Formats: sequence, C-alpha cells, structure tokens
Amino acid sequence: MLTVKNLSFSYQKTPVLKGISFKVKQGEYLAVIGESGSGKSTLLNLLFGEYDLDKGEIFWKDNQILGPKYNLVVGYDFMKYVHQEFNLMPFITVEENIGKHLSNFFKKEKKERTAELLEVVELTAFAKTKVKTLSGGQKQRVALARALAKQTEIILLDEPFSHIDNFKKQSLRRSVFKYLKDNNITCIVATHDKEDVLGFADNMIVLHDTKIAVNNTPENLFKNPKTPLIASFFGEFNVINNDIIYAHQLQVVEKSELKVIVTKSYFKGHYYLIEGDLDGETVFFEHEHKLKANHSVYLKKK
Ligand SMILES: Nc1ncnc2c1ncn2[C@@H]1O[C@H](COP(=O)(O)OP(=O)(O)OP(=O)(O)O)[C@@H](O)[C@H]1O
Repeated sequence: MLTVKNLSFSYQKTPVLKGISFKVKQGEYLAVIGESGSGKSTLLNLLFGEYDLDKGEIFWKDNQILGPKYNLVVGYDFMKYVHQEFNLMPFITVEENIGKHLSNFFKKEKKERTAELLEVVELTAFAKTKVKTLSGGQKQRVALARALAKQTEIILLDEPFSHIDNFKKQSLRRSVFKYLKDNNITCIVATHDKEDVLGFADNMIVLHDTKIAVNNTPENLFKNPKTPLIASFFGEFNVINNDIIYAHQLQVVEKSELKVIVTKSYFKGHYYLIEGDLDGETVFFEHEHKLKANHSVYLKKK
C-alpha cells in the first residue's frame, strides 16, 4: 500500500500542493489528472523522494519515502520513475539500454527479460538500433521498458504515451497496463489523456487549486461529474440549467424547450459534433449527420 498523509509542498513561497492524502493498494493503478500546472509532476517527484516535503508523510508499506535531506541518493529499489525526459544512453542499442541495469551474471535471464520487454513496448524489430536514431515516441517506449526491466513494486509514469503516435497508442497502452496488472505492480500515472485512464485506472484523483478535488473511480466520475473541470476531462459538455450534460447525452427531437440554432458541424468519424447557439450560449451535441448552419433544431437529454 502507498500511503500519502497530509502532504504539503512548495518550491518557493506559494504552495503547489496542500493537505494531499490518498492511498493506493498494491497492484492498483491510480491516475493523477488536473490542468497544466496543477502539480501532477510535482506530486510524482515527491512520491519518488526528489524533494523534501513541507509537511506530511509518504509511506510505501513500512518504508517512509524521504527527500534529499535524508537520502544521499534519490530513489528506492522498489520504485521506478519514467520522467517526461527519458535520460536514455543515445550511443548504445535499444536492447542494451533496456538491459542496462540487469546483471550480466545471469546472461540467459537478461536476454529473455529484454526480449519480453521489447515485446511489451512493441520494439522487437528495433532491438539492435542505436537509441540516438529513434523517434521521440520510440525513445519513450525504450524508457518504459528500461523502467520495467528490474523487478519493481511501484512505478510512476509522467505522461507515458504522450510521444506515441495514434497508430500504436491503443495497443501499447493495453500491453503496458496488462503487464503492470499481471505483475501486480502499483502504478501512478500523471496524464492529460482520458484514454490513459478509462478502461485501465482503478481510481483517479483530480488536482485543483493545490488540493485533491475528487478521488473516485473513473466510472463514477464519468457518470456523475460534479464540476465542469471533471466533465472537461472526459469530453465536450454543456452546463444547461445548472446541469452538466455531455454532448453525447443530447439528442435532436421534434420539439422541446431547448431550441438551438446550428452554427457548425465537425466530422468526428462515426458521428458529427455539432456546435449551436442556445439563447446566446454555445452548446455542443452529437448527431449522426452533418447539420446545416443557421437551421434550428430541438434538443433533449437522452
Ligand atoms: N522546479 C521548479 N521550481 C519552481 N517551480 C516549479 C518547478 N517545477 C514546477 N514548478 C511550478 O509548480 C507548479 C506545478 O507544476 P507541475 O509541473 O507539477 O504541474 P503539472 O500539473 O505536472 O503540469 P503539466 O501538466 O503542464 O506537466 C507550476 O506552477 C510550476 O510552475
């Protein structure tokens, strides 16, 4: 269990995080979301022991995570951290980078483990390629595999798929999160992307204004977003009569009290996102066809 108790931290005078408390069980995945600058990376840095806390405590099982004031070397054997900068060795190959911290004493194990991780991050074809010639997304995958190479109990990932192209992203996510679950590795992921969360995370916390605004399952937060900030993480939404309504929850009907003048249709693949005007306010809803601008339609919540 990871236990964070009443954590507060500031780089200078202004507090970045205040009174943060949460728990993550072994093998669970906690997503940390929040607007840019809300302190997601700072929280991961603190969990890793990179800074000293102003207040509070962090424990992994019985081990207290302490900052540089108490530790000569930052980090613990049971924890790995993949930063936004990957810190790879550019002049050696992908497989050498992944196996960098694995003992040469167990050559066969090292080879097998490296091969397994190359498969997890879908880079088997690049095993012998020098890292300096890789793209940003490929480097990100090497960094992930390297962090997983040595047995770890907990892994911290900061925007882990941000550099990966859309062709690869979905299968890579499935592969990495499956690996983490299968190996009972606790994982804390800071992300802007709902696709990193939905279908994978056990819980998510939303950082806002130095605090945890909510801590709940993605499903509960999606179905019942208490604030526009939470709803905005999941998709386009409207506030109509103080009610938060996602664009996909509105349908066009013959007649209703919500008369909307269409302003624009955006092609989204299997549907169109329609922008309209409802008594001077912009409203978004989904529709299977493109709608003509300036036409009026009536909307109803599904
Ligand atoms: N090394 C630092 N020194 C001083 N202030 C910092 C430092 N790193 C971050 N900050 C400040 O702390 C606040 C939180 O930053 P942080 O990087 O944790 O946010 P974030 O939620 O991860 O943002 P993003 O989503 O843009 O990565 C910001 O106001 C930022 O300017």
